[in-house]
Amino acid sequence: MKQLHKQSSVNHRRDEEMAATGSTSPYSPKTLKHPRSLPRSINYLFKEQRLLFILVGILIGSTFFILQPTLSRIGPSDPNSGIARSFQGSLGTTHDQVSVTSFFGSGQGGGPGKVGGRVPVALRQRRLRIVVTGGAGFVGSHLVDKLIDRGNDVIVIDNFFTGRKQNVVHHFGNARFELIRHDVVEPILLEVDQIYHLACPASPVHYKYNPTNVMGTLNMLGLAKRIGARFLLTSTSEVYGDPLEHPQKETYWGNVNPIGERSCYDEGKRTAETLAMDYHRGADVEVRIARIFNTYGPRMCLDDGRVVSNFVAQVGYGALLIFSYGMLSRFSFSTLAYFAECSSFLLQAIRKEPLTVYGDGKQTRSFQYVSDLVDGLVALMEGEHVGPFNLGNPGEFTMLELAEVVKETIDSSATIEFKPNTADDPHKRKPDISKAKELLNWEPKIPLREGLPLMVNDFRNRILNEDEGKGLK
Ligand SMILES: O=c1ccn([C@@H]2O[C@H](COP(=O)(O)OP(=O)(O)O[C@H]3OC[C@@H](O)[C@H](O)[C@H]3O)[C@@H](O)[C@H]2O)c(=O)[nH]1
Repeated sequence: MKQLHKQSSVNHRRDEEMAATGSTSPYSPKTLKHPRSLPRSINYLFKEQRLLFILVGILIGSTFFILQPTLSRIGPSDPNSGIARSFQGSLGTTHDQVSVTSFFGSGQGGGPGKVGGRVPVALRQRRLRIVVTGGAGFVGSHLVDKLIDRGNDVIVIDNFFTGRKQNVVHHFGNARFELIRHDVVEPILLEVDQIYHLACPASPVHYKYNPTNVMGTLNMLGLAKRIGARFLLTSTSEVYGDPLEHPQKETYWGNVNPIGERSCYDEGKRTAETLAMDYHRGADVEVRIARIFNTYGPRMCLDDGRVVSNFVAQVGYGALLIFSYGMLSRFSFSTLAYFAECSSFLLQAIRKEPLTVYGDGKQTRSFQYVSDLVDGLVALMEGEHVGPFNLGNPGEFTMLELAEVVKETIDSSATIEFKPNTADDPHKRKPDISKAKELLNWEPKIPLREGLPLMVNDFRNRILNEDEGKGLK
């Protein structure tokens, strides 16, 4: 007011001077009452109301950016415009257009991944803080890759019983990535928005020695309840046991031996599902349940013990290692000796061990590639359905048929050796995925014959380049 008051007294004094000298301005347009005061009032507006102008400017800018994709639909739009990053997955095979289509709709009228508009940082979806238990493992590390690439902050918790640092080392130094060596059977306090709970050995060879399911799940559900995070449980097709219904729907209750050799895992995962639903119904925890069927791909442990990794190791190394030793022959003898004594496993493979088929080999399984599973887990977490959902590839193979595919893919001269089967081994397993198709808009894309070679390449690289390949943990 003081400034305003001062301004009007200046005007008043000037008018008196003009009246005294008889001078009048040559031109005084009718509409302007105080012509000299106009610049001053604009000046006052810009000076005194700076904040108002800034806010108006931001509003206009944001409106333009939001409407621009719509406007660009009318005129010719550059198909490559917008913020679309092609994501060369860690598998080296999947291209996943990371874009803002879901946020602003496609600038191209249909076709995912094509966006017409730029999104100002302030208007992008808020960056989520996500914890992945078991995030250094086979599936967990591929999930971490996807979550990091989508712009989230990711914390990995892993006790490295089966997880490997090599699976996540490429994220070290990224400010949006953290790694905690911790066993989820002990509680942990974190502030996050989502919890992907994968921590649990999934191979029969391992999970018989490490029943993580119940305590780990309880601790992570307790954390989810405490901080209001959304919780996803990676359950398993083993909850169906040796199924009497085939293919298995999520409504099937299963046929499980509660005291058998596999029961620590089968009943452990069933208990984990029960706990998740109890926290959901009793404490309003947002839960999601995935029932994962047989999965294979890069970063499986070389000694995982499951059928796909066993077959690839038994056949693949033979071909791979002869090739590799051919390469190594350029090294000094001591290096070769080092390789040779590093792991009897490698030598064993060079002898091209036969494919070990358990039982009569007529039991069936379905095999999904790891990137398909990861897409399904993210779709489930980000969707509005609790589940459970079967996530698997409905293509069904006997073990003998799988052996033939492995031989075709790697080395047709490989032989087969039959061995006794493990107790309570399910005779058949195949997911009905109609629920995931309908409610998650998800289905697997990579067939077995396309995924296997990618796994073989990964095994070769790890044998030649990493400690694991030298029999070191
Ligand atoms: O070297 C082998 C290994 C396994 N097999 C057979 O192959 C079939 C599959 O066995 P795997 O160990 O690969 O996997 P399983 O079907 O037992 O389930 C396991 O892996 C998939 C996960 O979802 C499950 O949670 C886990 O239990 C079984 O019938 C097994 O007896 C072989 O014939 N040869």
